[in-house]
Amino acid sequence: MTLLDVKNVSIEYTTEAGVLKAVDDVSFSLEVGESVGLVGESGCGKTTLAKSIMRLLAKNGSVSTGQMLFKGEDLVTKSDEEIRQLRLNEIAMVSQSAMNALNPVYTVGDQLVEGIMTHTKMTKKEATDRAIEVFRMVGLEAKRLKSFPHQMSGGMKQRAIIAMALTLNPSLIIADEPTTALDVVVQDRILQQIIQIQKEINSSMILITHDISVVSETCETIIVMYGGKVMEKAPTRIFFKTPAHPYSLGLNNAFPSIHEIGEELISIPGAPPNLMDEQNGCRFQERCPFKTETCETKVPELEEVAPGHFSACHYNDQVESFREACKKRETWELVRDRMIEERKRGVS
Ligand SMILES: Nc1ncnc2c1ncn2[C@@H]1O[C@H](COP(=O)(O)OP(=O)(O)OP(=O)(O)O)[C@@H](O)[C@H]1O
Repeated sequence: MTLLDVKNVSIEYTTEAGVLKAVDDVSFSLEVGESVGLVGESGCGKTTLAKSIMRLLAKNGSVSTGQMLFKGEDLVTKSDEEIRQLRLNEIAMVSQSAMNALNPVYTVGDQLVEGIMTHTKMTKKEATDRAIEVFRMVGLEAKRLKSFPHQMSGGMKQRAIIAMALTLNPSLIIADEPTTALDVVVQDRILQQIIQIQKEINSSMILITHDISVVSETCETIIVMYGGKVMEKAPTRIFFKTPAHPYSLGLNNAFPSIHEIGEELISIPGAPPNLMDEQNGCRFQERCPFKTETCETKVPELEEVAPGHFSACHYNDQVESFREACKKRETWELVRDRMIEERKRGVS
């Protein structure tokens, strides 16, 4: 059963310098209980997309086209009050910035119990029992409920935030880089806990990260975004065996855990496009080793390259040779040389 159906959504920010199209015609759906990893470099629109689902975009941002059907109803046209209710009962967001939401003058337990009582008809005793239960779920001892935020480590605070987000068994968890500021061991443990809880309460999850190796261990589906567009979408297991889009092939080189130990990392030269500029053709063309004239003028559509596996490249039929070429450092060095050449030509 489909929980969330995002259809042709575009999101814009109005700035003094003009309109920035942060998300451009993005579609994907999420089944009940499914977890999707949204990946891509910084600035590709992941957070914007996630915040728009919760209607938490900055004041200058808005959904310009498209629908976001949650349980069949369009979030884009719902009233503020309806969205507030959904945020309380159905959709939970866990993000790094949420850590700052803990009030320093109350114990974490008081904040958690208060939150549960506000959103349910539970008595104080029932709410306290539930708080103890969710604390256990995230690996915190009950006595930690008596701590003030400053008495907890970063990892503990993050667990407390996750506990708060999960108390009401949300149908959808949006986790935006939930563990980035924590050390790697703690990150891994907390992520595993989020996944375990998500499975226990059969929530769906959107996990946002710039690190694709995190998705390999946690999500059933992966969506790769670049410059505000979806470049590739696939079942995670298939993606990591046979990635298709040249951008994904580049990302794969840049993340260590899916590589043989000892293999050197190769990064993609250059940076994502400035979304203030008018975008023509493929967004990835500037950094793509296989760019042709077609890529400069024609926007590639997402094409199904295998069952359930989509890639937005004009040359999906050449993916096998692309895969081989992308493993080689020279391939990317040539891109760097080409970019330098193009820049020189642009200046002269
Ligand atoms: N309030 C805003 N006003 C103008 N532009 C914005 C605003 N918020 C984000 N942007 C721009 O929108 C684009 C997408 O940003 P977004 O934060 O969604 O990307 P992201 O992939 O989540 O990156 P990160 O991982 O760094 O959060 C970027 O070009 C960013 O500079």
